[in-house]
Amino acid sequence: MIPNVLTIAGTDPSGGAGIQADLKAFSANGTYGMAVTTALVAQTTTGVSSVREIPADFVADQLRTLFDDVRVDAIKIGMLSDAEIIRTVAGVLSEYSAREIVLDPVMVAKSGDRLLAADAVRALRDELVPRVDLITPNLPEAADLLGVSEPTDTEGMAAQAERLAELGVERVLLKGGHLGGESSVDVLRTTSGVELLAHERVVTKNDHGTGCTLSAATAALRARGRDWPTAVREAKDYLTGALRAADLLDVGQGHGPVHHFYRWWPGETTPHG
Ligand SMILES: Nc1ncnc2c1ncn2[C@@H]1O[C@H](COP(=O)(O)OP(=O)(O)O)[C@@H](O)[C@H]1O
Ligand SMILES: Cc1ncc(COP(=O)(O)O)c(N)n1
Repeated sequence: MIPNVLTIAGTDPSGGAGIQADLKAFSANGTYGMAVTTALVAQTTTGVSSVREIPADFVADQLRTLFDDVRVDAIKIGMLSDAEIIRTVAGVLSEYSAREIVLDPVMVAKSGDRLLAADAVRALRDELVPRVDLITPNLPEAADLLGVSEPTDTEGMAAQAERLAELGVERVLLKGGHLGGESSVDVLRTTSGVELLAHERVVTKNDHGTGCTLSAATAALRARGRDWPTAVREAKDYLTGALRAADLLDVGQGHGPVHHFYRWWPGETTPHG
């Protein structure tokens, strides 16, 4: 049976980030995608022009309606916009004992526009982080969650990943895309230790939605039965492929999206048999 995977996130009409990217990553990784919207974002490859939040009680209504009908095998959480939506999502997830959750603590878009109210970081840290299985902050988000400055090398990243785990979450993928350099190095902290995931840095201007893609692909692969570290490693491979294929696209004038294409994993039959 094909697993059902849910994203709880904001939108991107240009299809490169947020819910639209997550649904593509879910399909491309062999799962059935579903989405609960937290905010409508007027954005494209060049940036965000405005945001309309969905009222928190309606976010709750979307979630309860879905959970009452559909089995959800894994969840990816992205943009939550404000503290009230964070508390509401955390509350409904507890109500339904939801499990297998990846939290991408989205705070600021690549364009520099805020996607999470500055006063909501504490709610995210205290009420949602301890409720999930994996968090995937980038360097500025990790620094914000810890109230410290950004690390400048992989040793500093490993130390911050440990400190993030102390917030009450077993697994941390600290993404190093912002560090620059020839390879793109992420740090994965699990209960079995710290591992560096180094990949070639793909030279392309089409890097909109890389974080969304990585967390969504991880949730999909977890729903397909991978253990957490394998789900993360394979999702990172998937993202690198999607970045390599990004120059096939001609979408917008700014940071274009990555290209999602169906991924067949060696040694597996396709989900279609
Ligand atoms: N040009 C690139 N080539 C390869 N991997 C990249 C590139 N840019 C970003 N990544 C990877 O994409 C993921 C998300 O990147 P990052 O920029 O750190 O986070 P975010 O998109 O949340 O700001 C990370 O795994 C990072 O290593
Ligand atoms: C709705 C929404 N969610 C997340 C992002 C972050 O995108 P990126 O991965 O490019 O930083 C975004 N731009 N819009």
